[in-house]
Amino acid sequence: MGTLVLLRHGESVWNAEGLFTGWVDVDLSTTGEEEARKGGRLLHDADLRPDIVHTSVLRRAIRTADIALNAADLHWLPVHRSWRLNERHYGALQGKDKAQTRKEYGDDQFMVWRRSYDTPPPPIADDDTYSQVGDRRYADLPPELMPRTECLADVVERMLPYWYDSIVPDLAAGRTVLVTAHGNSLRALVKHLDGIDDATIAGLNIPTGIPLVYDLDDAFRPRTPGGTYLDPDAAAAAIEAVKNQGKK
Ligand SMILES: O=C(O)[C@@H](CO)OP(=O)(O)O
Repeated sequence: MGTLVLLRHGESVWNAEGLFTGWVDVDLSTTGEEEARKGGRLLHDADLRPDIVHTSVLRRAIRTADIALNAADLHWLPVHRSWRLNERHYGALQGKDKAQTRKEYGDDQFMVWRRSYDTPPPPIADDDTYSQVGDRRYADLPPELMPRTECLADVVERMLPYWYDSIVPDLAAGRTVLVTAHGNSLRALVKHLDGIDDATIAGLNIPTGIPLVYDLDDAFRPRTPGGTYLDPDAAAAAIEAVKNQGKK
């Protein structure tokens, strides 16, 4: 029931530099801003008109929604923000260079930290420059919910309540819903929607800035498994680039 559009934020400054980002609040690069504009134009050209937007509390997703909506002439839409749509908290890897980490710890450990379903990276220390402890935007979060690291299973667990309580009601009301979020929070959502198993999800990557459209049935399951990218060729190339991060 309803149409769901997923949009990963455009390239961030740290994506461009090859750094693990997680909950660090970095901005879009100029390439990322252009990707967001292109994402908005794709929505417009496909005649897809979201009625409502859900995004994270991180600047790269918030700005992507803003730029894309502006390009689609939908800058006036209501937007809801939640930490539950944030990127996966990358623990002590936040701020670290992906290629260097891969060299230092080897391919296997690198891939376990990046893509295994249930092994989180080591936790970040509260006094680390890239810790979010003390960040005002999380002041209302019960302390036991504040992550110091997360694996994808943790993201599924903290994202799903938002899916059921905030996004599904919009879909049930017949709205077209745009979710502008992050590589791993969207992987968590796609895992749920498509019923992807814990091993297979390791091979799924989401490209930046290309809308992925899901038509949902009455049980809020995709009519077309995997959904449809509005620019499938660009998506395929960008998915390969995400996969190869850290290999420079
Ligand atoms: O660094 C991150 O936060 C994420 C997304 O950019 O990276 P990865 O694709 O390696 O999980």
